[in-house]
Amino acid sequence: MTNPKPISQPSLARPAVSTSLSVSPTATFHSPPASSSFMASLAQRAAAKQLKPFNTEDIKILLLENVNQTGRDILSGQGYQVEFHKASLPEDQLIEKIRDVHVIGIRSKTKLTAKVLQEAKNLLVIGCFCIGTNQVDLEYAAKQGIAVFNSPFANSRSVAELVIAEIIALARQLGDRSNELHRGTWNKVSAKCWEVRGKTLGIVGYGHIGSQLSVLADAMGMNVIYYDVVSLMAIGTARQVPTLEALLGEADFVTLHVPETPETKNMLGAKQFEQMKNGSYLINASRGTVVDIPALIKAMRAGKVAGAALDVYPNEPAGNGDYFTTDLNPWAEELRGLNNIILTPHIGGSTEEAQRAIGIEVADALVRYINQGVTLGSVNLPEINMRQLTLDEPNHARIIYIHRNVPGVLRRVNEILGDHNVDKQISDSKGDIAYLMADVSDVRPEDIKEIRDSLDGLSSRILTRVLY
Ligand SMILES: NC(=O)C1=CN([C@@H]2O[C@H](COP(=O)(O)OP(=O)(O)OC[C@H]3O[C@@H](n4cnc5c(N)ncnc54)[C@H](O)[C@@H]3O)[C@@H](O)[C@H]2O)C=CC1
Ligand SMILES: O=C(O)C(=O)COP(=O)(O)O
Repeated sequence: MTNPKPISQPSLARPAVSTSLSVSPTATFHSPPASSSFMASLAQRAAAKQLKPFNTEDIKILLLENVNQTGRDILSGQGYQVEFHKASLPEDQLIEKIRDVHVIGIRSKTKLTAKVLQEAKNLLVIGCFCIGTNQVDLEYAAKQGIAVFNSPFANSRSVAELVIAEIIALARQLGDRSNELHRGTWNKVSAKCWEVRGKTLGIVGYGHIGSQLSVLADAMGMNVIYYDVVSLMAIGTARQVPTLEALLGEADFVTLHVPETPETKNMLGAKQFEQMKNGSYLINASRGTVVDIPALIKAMRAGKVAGAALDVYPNEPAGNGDYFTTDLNPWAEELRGLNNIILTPHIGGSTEEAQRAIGIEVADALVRYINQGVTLGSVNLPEINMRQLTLDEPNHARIIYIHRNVPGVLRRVNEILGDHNVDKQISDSKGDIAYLMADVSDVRPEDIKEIRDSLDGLSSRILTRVLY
């Protein structure tokens, strides 16, 4: 068997601006066995599935916010060092921790702002184990060559089911009746309690969640209307309306399923509550910033809004057991004092099914990115996919070059790669950032070093990685 040749590459750390994630000191080229019996070939193929581009145990991962066991198992199974926390961390502790890691996994609570990310000198990739990515400064991350992945729909059915439960619970004032009886009071009433059959549900944002909700509400005999910034195919008997105002004037139940953006901030404020039907209901399981809560409190006190269900808040506590105080949200006490309001602690996507699926989906994306540089599904980098190299292909290297999208880069890169046998090369850009992946064969360790040093020397470089 050919002796594996060590490649001298000092560390995984990113220098001040960006880094070469490359092969660690003890990493080796993978060479095939000299004798190749059928059994050896099978073993080789099996091993090929686990081809590791570098010492995976050098990769440090920080997982916050109780990322599901499925995801933790996949990451630990790769040999990465995984540090797990149940809650999110205060900003100062987050900055301290993020300095050291190559990967961070979060959910909706942890804010990865430019201030935090500029301290993350070694960070290669962020996994959002949820749908929303509003908590991450995606543009800043891309400019630092940090890829971001999420799970675009795995918890959407769970949110839709929660909203269905809330529609009926609000229409029947279930929360209030249950609370009364918990306190010992029998209060059997039918006044202002309704069936949902024949009522109109107004869905704001007809994406993954909104459209599934549409199907479920349709099946319960509700009329479904929706408003979205883009024109979307109606499902079942649903109907798109042209403006938010038109939706608010017609819906008995209004439910919000838009992302957090500057346009959706306080999308439901005093003016919009005025436009709603008297005695209608509001449900918000999108983001806390979408509803102006003091305006909602006013509308509920005035009887304009007969009930509300809130799952999300502008400022959410860091972890379970933390108190939902007026320090966090000044109107917290007033909200708690209202009738027919369901308050849940951001549990829309919190089911066993959703969390298990998200754990697998995002952890798999992280492994693909760390080990192979594949950006399929990334929300902030161009999506590049190339087949995984195997042990049948010794002395190959995969070059990843993340760079500013400026004229002349490809020519310069190809001047560097031109002396070698480039088997395949793909490049794509997204805004100011471009991502190039090239598989090069018949390369010796000294070639790798030369290629990496030359790419690192280009002024367009954000990050160079050499895998395998
Ligand atoms: N409560 C919870 O636990 C959960 C909350 N969410 C939140 O729900 C949001 C929606 O999720 P998905 O349906 O999966 O997203 P999606 O991206 O599939 O759909 C969002 C829809 O909103 C529309 N939209 C965007 N801006 C709009 C605007 N200004 N006015 C009207 N429509 C607009 C888009 O065109 C799109 O059709 C997520 O961004 C996330 O913030 C998601 C999962 C769980
Ligand atoms: O998926 C999302 O965007 C959610 O809001 C769910 O967030 P969570 O994973 O429960 O922090």
